[in-house]
Amino acid sequence: MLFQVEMTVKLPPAMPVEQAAEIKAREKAYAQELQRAGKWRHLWRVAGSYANVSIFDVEDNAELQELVSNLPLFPYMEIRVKPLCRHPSSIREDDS
Ligand SMILES: O=C(O)CC1=CCC(=O)O1
Repeated sequence: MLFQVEMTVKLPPAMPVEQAAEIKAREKAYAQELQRAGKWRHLWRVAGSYANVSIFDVEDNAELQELVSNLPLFPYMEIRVKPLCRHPSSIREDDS
């Protein structure tokens, strides 16, 4: 199942720089692990924002919840999820 996931990062302004850097490093490692596993298909920066638009390819809602809630930045993000399905006019073979 494909989901569009929008994540907006809202770190507390008072968070020490070193702590923020450590969380971001763990976030990057986890995100890259999920991309290599084929679970996190696309990761795009929203220009001008500390936000991303991502496409996840997971078994079901429960797997999406598990993966997203394990993100190190999860406590500091607003997350919006939209379920996707194939568009009948799509010519891409790999977007089912
Ligand atoms: O910077 C972001 O948009 C949050 C994030 C998601 C994966 C990652 O490495 O950073």
